[in-house]
Amino acid sequence: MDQAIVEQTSRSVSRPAGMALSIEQLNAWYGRKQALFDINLTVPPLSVTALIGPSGCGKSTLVRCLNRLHETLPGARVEGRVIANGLDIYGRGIRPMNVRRHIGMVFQQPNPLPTRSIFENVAIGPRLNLGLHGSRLKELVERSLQQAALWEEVKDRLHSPATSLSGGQQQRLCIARALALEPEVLLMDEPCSALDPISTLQVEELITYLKRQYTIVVVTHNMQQAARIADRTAFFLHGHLIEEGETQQLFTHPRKKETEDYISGRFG
Ligand SMILES: Nc1ncnc2c1ncn2[C@@H]1O[C@H](COP(=O)(O)OP(=O)(O)OP(=O)(O)O)[C@@H](O)[C@H]1O
Repeated sequence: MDQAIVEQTSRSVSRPAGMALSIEQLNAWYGRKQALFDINLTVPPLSVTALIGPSGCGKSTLVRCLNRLHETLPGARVEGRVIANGLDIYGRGIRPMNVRRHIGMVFQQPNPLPTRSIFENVAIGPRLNLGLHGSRLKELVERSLQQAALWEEVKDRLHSPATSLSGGQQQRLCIARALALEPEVLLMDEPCSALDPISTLQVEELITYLKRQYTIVVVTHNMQQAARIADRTAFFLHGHLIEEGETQQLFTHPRKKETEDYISGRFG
């Protein structure tokens, strides 16, 4: 499996085909508490899929199941399958570290390494995981910062501490850090919730740009944001997937009453 995923990464040669995710009968627990129930969802390649729903409905849990982060919490457990390009990331012999390299994550709070420079924050992953050094590493850092729309703002101060950046810049730095591992899929858990409106707009534009090369799953509380950036949207309630579909369709003609109640602001 690892080999098959590795072969997918040679995107620098040609435009990537993109990685689809197929979530099949996924259940997740925190100890005895079940947080997700029989989730079945397909995430198409090179697209943005938004996960929406009221607080506690399981959005973050699901996104953390998609790169095997959920199981890192004590007592947390997953059953079911997540198929990435035909291979189950929970299959026998699959190394979670390798899954996380190919399915990257950006968190709600920008979390750059505070004692490291801007350059080091992006370089450290590929240096340790891909064994890159010297000019190849520098090229990858520059490319990742460019992809994250941050290069122009930081190219003259790459060796300043990451903490000298604004919150919005720090979040784009975290996106650059994730991209530097050359993932196929980018998971984003409320990536704009700690940002001001201008930084939010920049990150939203960035997401729209990045979907040309990456499959993106974004958790958001903000329905307007889902409507602006997502091709498809999935609505969750109490750990169940209630409805998913093309974003505009879901917002204008929801099939389920629960979805309609949520998007019309009747609860949540
Ligand atoms: N570490 C944990 N230990 C125990 N239960 C947890 C833990 N994290 C989340 N839960 C519970 O699992 C359920 C789903 O939580 P989750 O964080 O996935 O929801 P969410 O939709 O992302 O919520 P929010 O929008 O508030 O971030 C909730 O009932 C929550 O209380």
